[in-house]
Amino acid sequence: MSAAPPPGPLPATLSTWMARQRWYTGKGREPRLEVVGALSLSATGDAPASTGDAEATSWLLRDVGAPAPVLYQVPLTVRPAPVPGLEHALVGGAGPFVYDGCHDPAGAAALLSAVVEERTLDGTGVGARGHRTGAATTVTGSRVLRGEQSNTSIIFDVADGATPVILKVFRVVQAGHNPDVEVQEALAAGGSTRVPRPLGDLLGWWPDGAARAEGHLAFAQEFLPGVQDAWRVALQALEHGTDFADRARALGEATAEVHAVLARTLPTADADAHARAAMLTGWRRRYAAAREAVPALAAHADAVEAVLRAGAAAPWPALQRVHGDYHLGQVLDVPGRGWVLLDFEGEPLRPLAERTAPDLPQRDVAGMLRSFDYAAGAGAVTAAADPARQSWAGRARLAFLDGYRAGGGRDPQADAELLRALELDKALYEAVYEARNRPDWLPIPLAGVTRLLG
Ligand SMILES: Nc1ncnc2c1ncn2[C@@H]1O[C@H](COP(=O)(O)OP(=O)(O)O)[C@@H](O)[C@H]1O
Ligand SMILES: O=P(O)(O)O[C@H]1O[C@H](CO)[C@@H](O[C@H]2O[C@H](CO)[C@@H](O)[C@H](O)[C@H]2O)[C@H](O)[C@H]1O
Repeated sequence: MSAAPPPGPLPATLSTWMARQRWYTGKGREPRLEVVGALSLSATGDAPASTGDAEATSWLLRDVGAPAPVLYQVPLTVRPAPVPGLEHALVGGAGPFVYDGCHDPAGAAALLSAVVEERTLDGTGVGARGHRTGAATTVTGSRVLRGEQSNTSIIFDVADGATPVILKVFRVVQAGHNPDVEVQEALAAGGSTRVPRPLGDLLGWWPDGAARAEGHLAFAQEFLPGVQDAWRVALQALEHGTDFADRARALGEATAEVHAVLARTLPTADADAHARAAMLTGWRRRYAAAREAVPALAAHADAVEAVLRAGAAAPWPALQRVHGDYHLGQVLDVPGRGWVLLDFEGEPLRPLAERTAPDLPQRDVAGMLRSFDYAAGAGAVTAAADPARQSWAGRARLAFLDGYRAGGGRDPQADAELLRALELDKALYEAVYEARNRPDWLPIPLAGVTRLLG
């Protein structure tokens, strides 16, 4: 790995540090960074946030060394003295000291205040504006969510009785409104309690050639404390031999309910010949990408093509907005409230324009079906072949489909060929995702591909 030093006042260690971050997409090489702009969070705009002796800035940095340049948001704080307890978040510097602004409580509070105090942030050629959609809250502390995440979420402690807050800081910034913000806000406005209450967002703008691009930088919402996502719950259920069918059925019902609200509140489109042809082209492109990442997949070319063509020729419903990357890690079974859906950002490896277009609701159904398979295959290398785990997944899959129909969704039995094509498409996407991020997990989607072609 080699890299030019980062520009301007940024610490020399920034590129090396970025290359180690979970959200950095250029795995295996250091970024070559170009400053697009810097948003001061400490003392700009209308209402300066109090960050004490920390100077907080959210940097927009473009990795021009990537095959297609990627724009990242990197909030940093600069401190005159080292902060005990923040050693893990030190980006560089030996005085002043530069920290990851999401981990530094001063940086985190400044980011949230930009949203809830509806601040306007000015930078050179760049800017951002906060927009509050829920009640304001006084925060008393913060911590970064642990675990696998494509972005960085900060959980804020609040005074007793107030709504806890989670702020998702989007790391890869793209032009266009982020579907996580847009879809959750539409669902909440449509009266759905199947999503956490949105509290506000930060919309940024930056130069894009001669034009000005605009996109979301952060999203604040109600935090649901003390609930594990269904991926972790499912793994525990598998370990203890506990059935998941009842919960899967309720999840199917909740999914159908959310699809109905989305069809009612956001634009839909006809599934005409043009839409079908575009979808088939997209599926074939994903297979080509999967073959490149995992050459062994080339052996299945004819069988893959047959499944995709059958899916494209099958009966289709109208297209509508969907979740887009639906899996067990995106849903919470909240006591007294039932299933709540998170993260409507869509698949991080897909361009934003594709993720915001009306799509097949069966894509979500297929995503969750794959996730039950994933849970059965996770853990030991031999897990995928374990008949008890396979039958656990089989029961959960059937119950989920049953619940989807009972909840008013289209009968999955009538959509068998479409679902098979979408499951295959998802498994091929997962093969690319795992090859890039978690090569040890690759056997799980590959077993899925084999099953779906079998
Ligand atoms: N509002 C929330 N309440 C409780 N937990 C949440 C909330 N939002 C996110 N989480 C937790 O954070 C995890 C990652 O959030 P997610 O939105 O999926 O981020 P990413 O898009 O970066 O993967 C979820 O799987 C869930 O466990
Ligand atoms: O949650 P993200 O939006 O970051 O989604 C990406 O990462 C997921 C992994 O964290 C990945 O999901 C795959 O692994 C999950 C278990 O970790 C499993 O529940 C999913 O079924 C499986 O697809 C997701 O595909 C990717 O887009």
